[in-house]
Amino acid sequence: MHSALGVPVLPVAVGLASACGPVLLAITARRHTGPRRVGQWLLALGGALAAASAVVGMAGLFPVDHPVHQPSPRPDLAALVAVGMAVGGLLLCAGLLRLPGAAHDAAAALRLVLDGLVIAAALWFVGWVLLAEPTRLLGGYTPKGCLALVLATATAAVAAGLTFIVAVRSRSPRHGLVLAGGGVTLVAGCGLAIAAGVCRAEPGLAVFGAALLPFGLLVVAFTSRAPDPSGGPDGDVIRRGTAYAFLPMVAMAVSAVYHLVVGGTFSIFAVLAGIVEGFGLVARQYLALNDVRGYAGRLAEREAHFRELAHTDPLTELANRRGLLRALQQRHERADTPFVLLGMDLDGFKNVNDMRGHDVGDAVLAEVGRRLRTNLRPGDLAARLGGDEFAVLMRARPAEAERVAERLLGVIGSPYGHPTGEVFLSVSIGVADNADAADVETLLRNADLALRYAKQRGKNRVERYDVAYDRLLRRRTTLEHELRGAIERDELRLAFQPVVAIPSVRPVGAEALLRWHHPELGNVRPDEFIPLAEECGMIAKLGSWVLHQACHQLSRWLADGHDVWASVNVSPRELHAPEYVNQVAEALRAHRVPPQRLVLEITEHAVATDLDELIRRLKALRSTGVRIALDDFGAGYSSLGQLRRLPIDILKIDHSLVAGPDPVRAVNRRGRVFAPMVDVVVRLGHQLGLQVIAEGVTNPTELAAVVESGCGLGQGQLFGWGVPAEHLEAMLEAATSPGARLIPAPRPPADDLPRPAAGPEEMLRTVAGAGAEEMLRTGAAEEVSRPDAGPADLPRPVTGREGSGSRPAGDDTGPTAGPTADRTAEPDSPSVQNAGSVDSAREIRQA
Ligand SMILES: Nc1nc2c(ncn2[C@@H]2O[C@H](COP(=O)(O)OP(=O)(O)OP(=O)(O)O)[C@@H](O)[C@H]2O)c(=O)[nH]1
Repeated sequence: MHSALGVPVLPVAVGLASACGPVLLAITARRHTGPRRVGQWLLALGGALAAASAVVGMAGLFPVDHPVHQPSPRPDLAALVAVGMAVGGLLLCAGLLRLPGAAHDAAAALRLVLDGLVIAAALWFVGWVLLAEPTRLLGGYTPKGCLALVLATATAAVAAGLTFIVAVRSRSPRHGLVLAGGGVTLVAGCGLAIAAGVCRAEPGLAVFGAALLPFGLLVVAFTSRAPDPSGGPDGDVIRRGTAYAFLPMVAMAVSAVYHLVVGGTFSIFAVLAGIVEGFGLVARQYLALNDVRGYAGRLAEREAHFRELAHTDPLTELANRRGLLRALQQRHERADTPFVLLGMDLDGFKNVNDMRGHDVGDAVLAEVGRRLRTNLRPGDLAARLGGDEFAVLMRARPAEAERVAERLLGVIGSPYGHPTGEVFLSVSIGVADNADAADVETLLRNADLALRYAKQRGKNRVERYDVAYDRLLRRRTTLEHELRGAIERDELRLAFQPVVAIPSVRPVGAEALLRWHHPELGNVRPDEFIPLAEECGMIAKLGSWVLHQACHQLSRWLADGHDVWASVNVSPRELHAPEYVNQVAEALRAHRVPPQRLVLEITEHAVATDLDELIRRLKALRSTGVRIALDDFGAGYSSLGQLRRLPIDILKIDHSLVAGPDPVRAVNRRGRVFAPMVDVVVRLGHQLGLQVIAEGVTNPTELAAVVESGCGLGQGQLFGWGVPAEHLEAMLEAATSPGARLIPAPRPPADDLPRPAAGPEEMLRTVAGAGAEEMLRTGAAEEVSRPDAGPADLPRPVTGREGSGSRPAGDDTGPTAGPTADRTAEPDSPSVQNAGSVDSAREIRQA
């Protein structure tokens, strides 16, 4: 096959045609970067080497000096071609593996190579059994004694095995990759044909191979140019199918047995194929095991991560309840060191949510978590149990833990900065010691009990668990249960404590105070059941009942011609309920009570919340015509600035200002007893145009001081305790009866505040009848509450048949008879005089 010029046409044609593929691959390689560029270059080089080997083979088969002759077998040349083809084939295989979508890293490529080798060895072995003695499937074409063929067939088997494994293992879409693999296999097959043609001196076979080679190279060049966009081997060892791995072994085993059965023997190459298969499988197994180990390790890490998440509160990143329980359990099992659990609950956190929104609430909770984390020693554990509940588990003795808890009060209690304004909060803490608890549940319960006790005792404090709390808790649970049906069972009553004009001491108003008499529990102290009602959400129901009863009674007094007003206490919760204004209007309408006859008393506690909101609520209430009194003024919550802004009508001076030791000792320039604080507050109230009531007047000395201050209204033990409505009515009647003689107080000098000139005796002489004057003369003002002094004798407010609420706080062993029964015990402290009102702040303080 030569031209007239002696140029070997066939080799040149083969060379030129085969060069197209590598050239295209080289051009593509130059356009790319990274692994793809390397892959393209490897393909180009492999293709070029294959093409060159083919040219060498064809040139050897058709030499220039023997243009037309029967070529002789050339094993040496065939070996050269086979080696060139083998190297070219390996480069092509390497290029295939570097194409995007084949193997993302060296480890994945190694696994593909091993899998490919296992399949290749099986293919080669099965092929060898079929072609070699004794089967000789190709009959006369069976190659004999040509080493080159062994190498060429091995190259083709490796290319085919690798293509198969890439096709099986890579993810769809994988057409480009599979076609490129097919091209590589075709090139290796062509190399086999050329080497066989050269080795056996069969030009037809060699020409066939040489003619197909350019197509194979072009297939590689074109299909590798646009690789599949999102291919890549499936790295998940669990999801990946592995059934195909059995096929090569089965094929080898079957063909080996068959070979033996038909009387064949195994050449060294067959044994080598078996060794490659064996080592390939073992290596693959080893890597698979490593993969599984890595996978299991990652699973374990993930599991640990999720387990940790399950024990963590996402908002604060502290432990959650589950995390705390786990830590408690661990500490409890070790039981070598003493430990303490602090139960914590933010005070009034609901207000933060309600007034400032949940986002601010969340920010505050997260900050509480941060403060706890940064204020504990290493090894101590802070947890958020849910809502505004936290806990701290610390290795410490109880006394030490109490000190830490006291410190945490300050840490949590300092203001929380927020762009919308600072948030102020406090926290209550219960301390429980593991020595008092047999198990973790008991420890948790003890901490909770101590915490609840801290809440009951006024919040913002630390309480240590005491066994007595169990009893308290049981009682509390009973009370809560019984209180729910108290209205329906008709166990509640109102007592009315008179408010008197000073100095006439004529009853002009009455504060409605709630009393509960339970058939089995007896008289339940208001400071016990009212905070409970607040906590269990019953305060609105009780408040509504009180409002209606008070209006009902007031309407009866007014219908009987008495000039009197009544006041009811309003809890902060009721005040902030949007429907409360309508409830008040409805009660006034239902009982036909003129609005100005009803006074709603709010405590300074309500002022501690959002002032603007409070002002809006109070204005709405006042628009119904009722009057508003600020109770307990001077007890410590409201500032003078707030007082100026509040839309109120009456100021009630807290009993602590009236009844303290200082007021009774002070004497003014005129030699009269006076109370400096009361003096100041009365002046302030009058300047603001308010009526002022002095609360907690217990004796004539205090009355004298109140009179000296110019205060126009008084309330307290001296004028009467809470009594049933009919007793108060008797007082009202006595005060207006013809026998009553009121001594008017002289008007104060124009340049001074209103000040009566009369002393206490003169004041008390305002009550009717000589009996009263006699009592005053003997200085027995306290006698007014003596049980044997009946309301018919005196228009004095207090009689011996006062209602149940007139008993002093702390005494729950009273008579259990009905509302008119004598249950009075003389109180010994002015601080208890108002116990029984729906006035949670005061009740809590008293508790
Ligand atoms: N912002 C926010 N609020 C929450 C979350 N979980 C619960 N809360 C609110 O936290 C408040 C907890 O209120 P309580 O503890 O019952 O009441 P409190 O006002 O703190 O009253 P005391 O505990 O008696 O002082 C409720 O209003 C819940 O709706 C939370 O994840 N984020």
